[in-house]
Amino acid sequence: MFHFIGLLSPGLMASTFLYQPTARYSYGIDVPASSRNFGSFSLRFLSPRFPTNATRSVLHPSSLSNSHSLSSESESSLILIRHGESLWNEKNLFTGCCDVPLTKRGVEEAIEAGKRISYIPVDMIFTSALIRAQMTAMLAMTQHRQKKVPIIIHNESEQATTWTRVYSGKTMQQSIPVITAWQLNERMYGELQGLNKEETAERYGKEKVYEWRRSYDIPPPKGESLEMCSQRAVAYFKEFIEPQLKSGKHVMLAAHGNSLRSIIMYLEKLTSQEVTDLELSTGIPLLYIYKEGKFMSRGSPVGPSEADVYAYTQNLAVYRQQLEEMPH
Ligand SMILES: O=C(O)[C@@H](CO)OP(=O)(O)O
Repeated sequence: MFHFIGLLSPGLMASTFLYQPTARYSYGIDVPASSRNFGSFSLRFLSPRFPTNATRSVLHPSSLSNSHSLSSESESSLILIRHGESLWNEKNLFTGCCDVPLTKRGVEEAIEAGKRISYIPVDMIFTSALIRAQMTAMLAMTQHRQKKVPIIIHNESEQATTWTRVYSGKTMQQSIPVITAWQLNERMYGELQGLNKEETAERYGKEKVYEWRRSYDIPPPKGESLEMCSQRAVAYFKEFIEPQLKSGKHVMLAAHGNSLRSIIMYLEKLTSQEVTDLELSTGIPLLYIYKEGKFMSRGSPVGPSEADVYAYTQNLAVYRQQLEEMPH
């Protein structure tokens, strides 16, 4: 048995597993026991061997999302989605790290977002530890043409890992690992959490509240500034998400207004002044292509149809065509 560190593509593994009734299947993402504070994990496959191009050439439709079914030119896609409307967005309350679910409208936004990305490959999903981001990712994936099942990886303890192990290679092939991380959470809003935004502006003054909400380095009382949020979110992105993109995996990241603003600041090399003006709507997926160490923005929904939304690369167009040719 070999361990492949840093690889996560169950679709590629599965065909070699199918004839091994005793094999165990695991995404094997090792997280240190103190997972609340984990610094690193490795993506460990319990895989006898990594399939070759020849193995992959007979493509089952369900294996299409793995990046290796695309042309040899290496590029990977990164989809960023801010969660759909939450119950506290609706009530106009500062939410931060409070864990509230989506509204009905938020659910619809997530489904709509899913339609917009239904032809873009997804090999792995990262979300924050908060339910609104996780709901958004899961609901969006119900629309994906590839029809793989997103499965949350539980590595919070050895028992959690063991008890959530999958024993079928075929099932692994038809699933997408979902990795949750507190580092991708919304900025912690401190003593503003649960307060109404309008009432807070009336009480402390609009300018003060704007400063708390949109300045780069001024934290709200006992909360995180965007800079502080950025330190953990961007560090996580660099350490755990970027290596996946580098290795050719297509990633979807469902998170929050401010954790995503800080990641976009990094991707697009925005200044602290420029990020001040960056606003993200709920449920809007943004597409980036990672190629030769650079991130290129390929658009976000402005029109009603998915075709108006993104500037497809040649590889994405091929992938889309493959999905269209799949039997329904
Ligand atoms: O309340 C929050 O957690 C955030 C996002 O909804 O608010 P803001 O718009 O101030 O960043």
